[in-house]
Amino acid sequence: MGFSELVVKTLICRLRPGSVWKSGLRKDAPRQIQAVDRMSIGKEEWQLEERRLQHVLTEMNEAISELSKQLSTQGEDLRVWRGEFWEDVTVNMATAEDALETVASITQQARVMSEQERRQERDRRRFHVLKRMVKSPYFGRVDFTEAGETNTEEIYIGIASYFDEKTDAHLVYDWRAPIANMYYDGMPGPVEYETPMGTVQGTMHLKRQYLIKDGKLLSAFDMGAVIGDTILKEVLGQRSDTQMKNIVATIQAEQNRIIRDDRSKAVFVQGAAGSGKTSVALQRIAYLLYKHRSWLSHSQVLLFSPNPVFMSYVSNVLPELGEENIKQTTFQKYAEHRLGNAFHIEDAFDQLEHVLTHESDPALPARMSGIRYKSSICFFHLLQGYKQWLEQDGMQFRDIMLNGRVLVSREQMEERFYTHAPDAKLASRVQMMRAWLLDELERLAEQCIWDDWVGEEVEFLEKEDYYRAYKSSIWGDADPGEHHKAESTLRKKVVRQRFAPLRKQVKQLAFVDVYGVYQQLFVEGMVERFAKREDIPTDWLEICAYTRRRFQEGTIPYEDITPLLYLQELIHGVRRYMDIRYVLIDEAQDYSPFQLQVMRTLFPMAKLTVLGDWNQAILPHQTRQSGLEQMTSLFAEGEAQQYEMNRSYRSTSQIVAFTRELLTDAKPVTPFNREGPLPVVRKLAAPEDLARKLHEDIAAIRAEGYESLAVICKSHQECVQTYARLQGHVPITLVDKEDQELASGVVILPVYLAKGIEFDAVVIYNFSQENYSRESDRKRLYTACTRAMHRLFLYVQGEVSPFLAQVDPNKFTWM
Ligand SMILES: Nc1ncnc2c1ncn2[C@@H]1O[C@H](COP(=O)(O)OP(=O)(O)OP(=O)(O)O)[C@@H](O)[C@H]1O
Repeated sequence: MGFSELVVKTLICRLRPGSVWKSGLRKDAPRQIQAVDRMSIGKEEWQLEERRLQHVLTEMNEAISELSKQLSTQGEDLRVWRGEFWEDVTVNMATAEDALETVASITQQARVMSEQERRQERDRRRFHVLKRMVKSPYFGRVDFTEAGETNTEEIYIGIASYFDEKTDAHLVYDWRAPIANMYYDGMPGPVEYETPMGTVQGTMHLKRQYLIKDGKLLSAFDMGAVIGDTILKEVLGQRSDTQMKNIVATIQAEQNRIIRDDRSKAVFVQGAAGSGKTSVALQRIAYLLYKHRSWLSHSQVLLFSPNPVFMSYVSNVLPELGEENIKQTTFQKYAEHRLGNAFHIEDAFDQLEHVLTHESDPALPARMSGIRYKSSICFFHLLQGYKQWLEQDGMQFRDIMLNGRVLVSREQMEERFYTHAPDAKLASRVQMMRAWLLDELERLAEQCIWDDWVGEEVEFLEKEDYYRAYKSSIWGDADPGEHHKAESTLRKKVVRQRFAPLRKQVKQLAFVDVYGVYQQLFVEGMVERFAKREDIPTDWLEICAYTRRRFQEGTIPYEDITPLLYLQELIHGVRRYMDIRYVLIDEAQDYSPFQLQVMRTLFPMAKLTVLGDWNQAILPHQTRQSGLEQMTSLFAEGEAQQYEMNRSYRSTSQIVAFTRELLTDAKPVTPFNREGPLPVVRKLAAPEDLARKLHEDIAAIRAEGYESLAVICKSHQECVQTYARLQGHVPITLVDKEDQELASGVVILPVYLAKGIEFDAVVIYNFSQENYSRESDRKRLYTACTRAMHRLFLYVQGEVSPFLAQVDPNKFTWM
């Protein structure tokens, strides 16, 4: 029996019974990485690789046990240090000099301790990375001879580097090291890579991929002229997870270029559904944290995500790569934080839900037109013009009141605002007004000390206050003036207490009525002063009426959040987060050009990475002009680099072939070569069929080894109704926008919450003419269908959606 046969035999023994094999590859997608005979290297090479692997594992295991010992002694040392902290510092506050010395001694002691803690943290992280690495120390290798040299170096690449100090050898290189770039970007032959010292040229003799699991070498492939994708196929065939995984072992060249592009001020990526945009974003963060590790900390990188479920879905990738998680936020969170809670703030989901469920509302067209206008760059410029006008006229203030009496009236403020320093900029004038008001409050507080109401409130003070105020007159020389002084002290206390909230409000600039100033824009005849007539929507008066009504009802519509926030920044002075150096925006098609412009203002020191698929633009602010074009036009020539990714890694070829025909003018999407069954269109004869069919499909996917199935509806309202029908018949979880993480198993959710996530199987609920026939439904349907990795089912009650007529009948089956 030859070596290869032996391996096949040994490995096949470990496969599940009933597995079907065809020329070494399974026809259907394997659910988990299996031990398979895919060893394209010769017997001797295989043995050498196994021996080397054993050597690396031995070294790593030794390092792990060494680190483990170190960590436990460090922990013990730190406990002792903390316990003895005060013994090691001499506290002496006798004189100012002694106090200074004491402070210096405490600072020194604290510094030593925090250095210890940092070292322990570093070792702890290294320990966890090594624990992960022993399962799979590396995934790739290149053999490289530098030009002018004779020796060929074997460069093994893994999730982190491993340096053997005994032999002074780099046993594994970090995938982010400059030399590792060859692995992702080059092929055997002449190659080069960039380093901080310049370009290194040479020849690559070999490029090899490994599959190592639990410390065992399962397969090894050499790659020739064509990039081997067997291991990628293996990885993509696995079942989905509620947590996204890193892709460093199989990053593709087109993804690698984006991950490592650190020259451009802004990187824009238009990527087809499943092309790896989120993966690229996360691996890029890991790359940047490594490349700039001397100055960049995880707290200086910010990722804008679509919703909390998505945040939890991606939260494992960086820790898996040995990096600390970065800050994730949503635009909504930021807006709520800045706008306070005086109004109810609508979110993007409620806006979409409103649009989907009010289709026959006569007010909807005006709202839609308002949404588009308020999200546009025209409206951004309009607000800048408005700001200039406000420097001359139109600012609105709020009276400062005490006990129902006006202390400083809005008219007084307005008068002062427009007469004092009339040439100063708007925000500076607001700051001057703030200082003036604080002085005014000080003066008014002095004035009212002997007012009757103060005397009345003195009676409600605490006993201790009386005791403190009268202490000197009781125990002192009982000078009659002392009583007057004591009463004055008590009155001052009352006045201080009553004025404190007013001072706080002034400090927070609450005296400016930003909401009033914003609403003033929606008064007839106002915007014409700042906007070109042709830019103003023809139904502007209806938009004004709608906006004023919503504000009167106490709600800020989602489309007004960004302009309101921006106006507030213009009035208060733009808040700038100078510390943030990289901002990444995933699902960028959900953002308007206006929002992007605001983000640029907020993070002036940050390089931007904007990743989106404008074919999945399902929020109502989209206009006919491509959102990507509008966004890139905000940058000067040469500032922004654009990339496209048109290969889909998520879904089987059959699902990609089906979904791409749902779109009309999209760029062709190339599926990754992974086969599966055709999408199924199921006719439901009666509503009761739903639970039965779902049962059958769940059972079918489980029999194939898959687990997650999402029933995707158009709206939350539809989800709630369908969920009620399924409850008690099918074990299913309803996903809500407030959910913090994705439930496993079978879930039901609206399409806007399924964005960015994937499932083994997807059921499109109610693929009927009634539900999916308008142009605006097309992208919703596309987004929903492209969540499927292995199986796609479309259930229809009644007439099927006309979008199906566009699809080649060979690309799906009826059942
Ligand atoms: N190079 C790769 N190697 C292995 N898996 C990959 C690779 N690129 C992408 N994938 C996988 O493909 C799937 C889709 O990736 P991802 O979610 O990043 O795509 P996306 O472009 O953000 O998708 P969408 O826009 O549809 O949400 C994920 O399971 C991801 O792990």
